[in-house]
Amino acid sequence: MAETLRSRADNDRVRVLNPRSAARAVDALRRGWPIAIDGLTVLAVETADADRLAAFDPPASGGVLISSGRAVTLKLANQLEAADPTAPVLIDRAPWIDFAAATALADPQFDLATPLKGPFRTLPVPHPHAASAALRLARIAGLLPAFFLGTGEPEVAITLADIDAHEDATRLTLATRARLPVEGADDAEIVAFRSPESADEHIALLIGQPNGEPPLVRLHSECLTGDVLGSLKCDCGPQLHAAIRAIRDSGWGILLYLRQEGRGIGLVNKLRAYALQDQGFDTVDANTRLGFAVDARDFGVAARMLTLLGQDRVRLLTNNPAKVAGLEATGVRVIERVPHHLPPNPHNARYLATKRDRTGHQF
Ligand SMILES: Nc1nc2c(ncn2[C@@H]2O[C@H](COP(=O)(O)OP(=O)(O)OP(=O)(O)O)[C@@H](O)[C@H]2O)c(=O)[nH]1
Ligand SMILES: [Zn+2]
Repeated sequence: MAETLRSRADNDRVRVLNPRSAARAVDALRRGWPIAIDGLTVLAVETADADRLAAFDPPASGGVLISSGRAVTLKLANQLEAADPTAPVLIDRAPWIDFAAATALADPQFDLATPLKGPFRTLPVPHPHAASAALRLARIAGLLPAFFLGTGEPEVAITLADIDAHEDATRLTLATRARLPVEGADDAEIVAFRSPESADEHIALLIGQPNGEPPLVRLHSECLTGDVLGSLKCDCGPQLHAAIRAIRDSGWGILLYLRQEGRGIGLVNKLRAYALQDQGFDTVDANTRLGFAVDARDFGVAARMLTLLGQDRVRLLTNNPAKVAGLEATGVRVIERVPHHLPPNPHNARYLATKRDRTGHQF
């Protein structure tokens, strides 16, 4: 008996400390199951339904957690408080806030179609660190950053440290490499990287032959719409192909294809941002109105890949000073920034102007 109890306790400890549990928590959130983060039990609004909510928070008094970027639109936080749009804001779950009302609260896409009723009342956030961690995990899971708080049995219990481990670039290793002739560089080699935490495999394309000079490097963040479908809304597709040619013409270099769709908010949330852009908001405001940072990417992963490839000094092909700073902060010297500007089209002209005017891109 004592033995059984001890092994159960051991199992629980393993479960809590196991870094894989951040991936299990992501899975649970996407399936609409409750999770606990540092003792705060939450259910994602996006994947809940009325029955799950009733089982999770029977007295309907647990509150709804959203991010301050969203709260500003709802006039529940001021611009100053939303300097960090991902900071947590807790809304009192008044009796009329049922599942449908909470969905409208969480998702700004429906603001025009279904104006919110209110009034809403904010409450002090009981565990701010756990609440921030929950919002961060929603971004990692590609879900809207909004949760019910409640008392239902959590499927997985994790800690902030588990989420840190999930995003820890030092856990990335080189998995395999092969020759890959591509349009514009028929002598290229592809190198794949993976971490134990995530199914997203980053890749590097090595172009040309090392010549003793620092490589010309491009950090390309995944953009399914631009890279694969030829979207004209952004400049990703043309930038991808022009980068391969520029690297080839420079003698040698590396293109990193980073699985950071939508500047790190995931495909579905990027498409939600596009829906807000259809309503007139620019790329910056669309992200913050959804409750995300303008740019949620961590370029530490790119630095780690370059380090694994033996490169600690690079020339960087970018218009974005944040990429230069991101690499420098994690130990890769950027000896030169090489502009990577392509002609606008009628569909992306405003997007490019917003990058120039609001996110510090240098054109
Ligand atoms: N959230 C969001 N992501 C977008 C939008 N448009 C493009 N993206 C994403 O932005 C990323 C592309 O950015 P990059 O090509 O790295 O460009 P950048 O940061 O502007 O920097 P440089 O091109 O290097 O100057 C991809 O992950 C796209 O999916 C948008 O309107 N909203
Ligand atoms: Zn794009």
